[in-house]
Amino acid sequence: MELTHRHYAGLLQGLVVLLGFSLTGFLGYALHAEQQRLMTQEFNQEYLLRVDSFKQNVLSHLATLHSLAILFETQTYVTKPLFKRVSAELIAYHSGIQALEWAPRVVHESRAEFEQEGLNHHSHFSITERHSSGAMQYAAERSEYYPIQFVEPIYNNEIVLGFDLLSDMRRKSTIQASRDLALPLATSSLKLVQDPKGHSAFLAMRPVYLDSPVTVLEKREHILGFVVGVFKVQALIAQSKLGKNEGDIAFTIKDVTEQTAQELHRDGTLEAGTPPVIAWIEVWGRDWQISATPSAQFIASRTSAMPYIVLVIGFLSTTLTVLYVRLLYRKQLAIAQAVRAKTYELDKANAQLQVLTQVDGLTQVSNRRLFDLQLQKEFRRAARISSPISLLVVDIDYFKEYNDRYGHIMGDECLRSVAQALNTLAKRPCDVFARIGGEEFVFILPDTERVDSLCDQCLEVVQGLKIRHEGSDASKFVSVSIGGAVMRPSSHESAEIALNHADRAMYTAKENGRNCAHIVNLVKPNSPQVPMSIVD
Ligand SMILES: Nc1nc2c(ncn2[C@@H]2O[C@H](COP(=O)(O)OP(=O)(O)OP(=O)(O)O)[C@@H](O)[C@H]2O)c(=O)[nH]1
Repeated sequence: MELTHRHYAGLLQGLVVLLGFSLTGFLGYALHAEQQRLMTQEFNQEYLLRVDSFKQNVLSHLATLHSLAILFETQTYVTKPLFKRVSAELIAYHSGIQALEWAPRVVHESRAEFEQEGLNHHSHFSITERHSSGAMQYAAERSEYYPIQFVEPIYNNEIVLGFDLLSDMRRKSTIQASRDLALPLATSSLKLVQDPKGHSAFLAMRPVYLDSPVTVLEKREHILGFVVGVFKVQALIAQSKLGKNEGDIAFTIKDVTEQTAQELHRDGTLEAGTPPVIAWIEVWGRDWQISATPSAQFIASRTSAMPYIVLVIGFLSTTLTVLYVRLLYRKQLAIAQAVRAKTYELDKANAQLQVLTQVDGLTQVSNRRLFDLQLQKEFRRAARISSPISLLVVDIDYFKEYNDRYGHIMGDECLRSVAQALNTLAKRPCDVFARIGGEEFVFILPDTERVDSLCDQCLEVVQGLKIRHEGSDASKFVSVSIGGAVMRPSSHESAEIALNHADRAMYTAKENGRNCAHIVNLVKPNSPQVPMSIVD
């Protein structure tokens, strides 16, 4: 029982731990996941918004080249002031433009004339190229040139005047592709002639043709020149929302058009463990890839301690609940033990009380109460199984005289001795010997039909005590008279009948001179009653 209880308590604690920890873990994880999801969602939205702003900014800057190209397509002769005016106006609205340029096609035969014309506007004008040392020099002879004729603003850009775009490999390949395809194209990242710091920059070229050539040959024949835009990636970023970065997003912009990606810009360091969000934009024939991750600052500002608080509270409350269950269990155990101890004491007291209620205080043999109970019980049992039962009533002879002569205390002593002596004769567990009156005792003998021997033993043990009794006419020692009734009761007969018969038989024994027994055998009602007597 106790084991089951302990198992039950252990099981309950295990369940509380399992449920508490699982629930806490699940809740903490769910909160964390939800927080992550919201953060990623917010980051993606914010990031894509900034990328879109950047893209719009780049495209609107590039679109200025179309506006400028229209000038060359519609005017037969564009003067330097006209170019300056239109360009300045475009730049005023697009401050991310580093420079707008016009690079006409100049065949070698016209080089001298072109340079002469240029000298009208700028001293030392010539078609130039860059030496491997970085210094500008007079351009080597080739069949055609695309030198920068006009540039706006001129400030800080004088050096590019006369610079032949065909002299540089990257510019050359873009120019030729743009010319042959009649497509505006951007170059890969390159170092600007006018920017010794070498910030990432690119040129965008818009071809301008005479008429509308169709074939590549026609395009090569009819090309007038290129409207060129010079852009610094950094400036384009700064003008868009991508440039309003306050350190919350780390991003890189790479030109991935060719096999080897070229980094154009880097802002912060991408978080190593976080997969970056990637967006692509197409910039006049070039593919730019923008990768971003939320910065540690962004993550920190959107991460609350709530999941951890929930975890701590959950684990704590689970532990407290388990401790409480343990406490309850121990209390219950202590109560159960106390109850058991009390029950044991109570049972013991009850047993003692039971003995007290069934034992005669003076003689310590069974009392009248027990006799009555046992008589009813054994009588019913005998009737049920048709078994014989015998009753012997034993009465001390002349006990009044004994009391009178020897006093009450001696009388009590005599009663005790006689009772103890007779009690030894009730040998079987089912036999009952009880004191039912002052000096009157009784034997209940279940399953007994022959009592002669027991009667003899009774007379003998009492006589054997040799308690002197001068006042007795029956014997010089204390003696007893015995009345017995033997019967096989039927269910309608009451136990009192047997007791009456035994009582009457006892009086017969008294009449017969005392110190003898008289038995009434009721088993054979017609058989004569056989009196018995023993006289000392
Ligand atoms: N000492 C003592 N005497 C008791 C006790 N109970 C009853 N008696 C006495 O027992 C005596 C019984 O006397 P009786 O009924 O006249 O019977 P008897 O004197 O034995 O005469 P017979 O039975 O005819 O031989 C009375 O004097 C009671 O006072 C007891 O507990 N202690």
